[in-house]
Amino acid sequence: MLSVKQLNQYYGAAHTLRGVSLSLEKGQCLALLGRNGVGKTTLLKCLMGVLPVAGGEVYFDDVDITRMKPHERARAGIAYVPQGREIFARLTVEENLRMGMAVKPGRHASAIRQDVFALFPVLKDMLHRRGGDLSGGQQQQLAIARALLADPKLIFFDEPTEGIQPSIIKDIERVIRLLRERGDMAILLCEQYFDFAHALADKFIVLSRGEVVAAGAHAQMAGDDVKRHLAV
Ligand SMILES: Nc1ncnc2c1ncn2[C@@H]1O[C@H](COP(=O)(O)OP(=O)(O)OP(=O)(O)O)[C@@H](O)[C@H]1O
Repeated sequence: MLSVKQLNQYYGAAHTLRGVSLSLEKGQCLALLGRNGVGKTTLLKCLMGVLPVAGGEVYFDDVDITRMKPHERARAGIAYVPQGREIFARLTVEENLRMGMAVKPGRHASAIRQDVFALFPVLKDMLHRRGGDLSGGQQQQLAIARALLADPKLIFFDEPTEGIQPSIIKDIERVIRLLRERGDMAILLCEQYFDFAHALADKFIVLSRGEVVAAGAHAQMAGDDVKRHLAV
């Protein structure tokens, strides 16, 4: 479903991504691991088309999307839950959710699907609150719900546990597991919290200074060569 070949990216003279390759199939969850500043967010932004790449190729469902614009990728079925959530603070929860639906033409006028409220009941209770008045955990849930309303085939999560209280981390883990078990979506989960990623991932890659330094299946994930790249 997603195939990334030899991706390179620079911020000015800084070579931020160095020949990154990965692949991800429908129904799989790939954990993207690595310390602060190794290039995880940069990689997700390149895959979403928010940042241009200097070299390499990105294929989504066998289509070369390397130069496609972000909104075209969203329409093709790629959704992004950014680090820091980036919800609209002055819009209500309902308006934020409708932003997710706007990806598909004509969809904004229809009702918000109930399955989203089944995943995150708290959002139904808070429909008319402003996004900025929600707690960090609730905002994270809102950001995930907004992404799901675009009916993605591939979803990127950028550190969804960052700054979130443990009880809500459990809720988010439950939702990501459910999405994985549904089998109709591919998930790229960028995380520094190893246990969370380990609980969900079918396979992993580890980035260090913009390079893939380890990769493997779930069974190899708890090995020392992975932890070595994550320990502070
Ligand atoms: N807009 C930018 N301009 C220049 N350098 C940047 C920019 N954004 C990030 N960088 C640098 O690129 C490198 C990779 O950053 P990136 O945010 O992708 O890392 P990360 O692995 O996602 O880290 P974090 O966990 O802190 O989000 C870092 O050295 C960072 O300082």
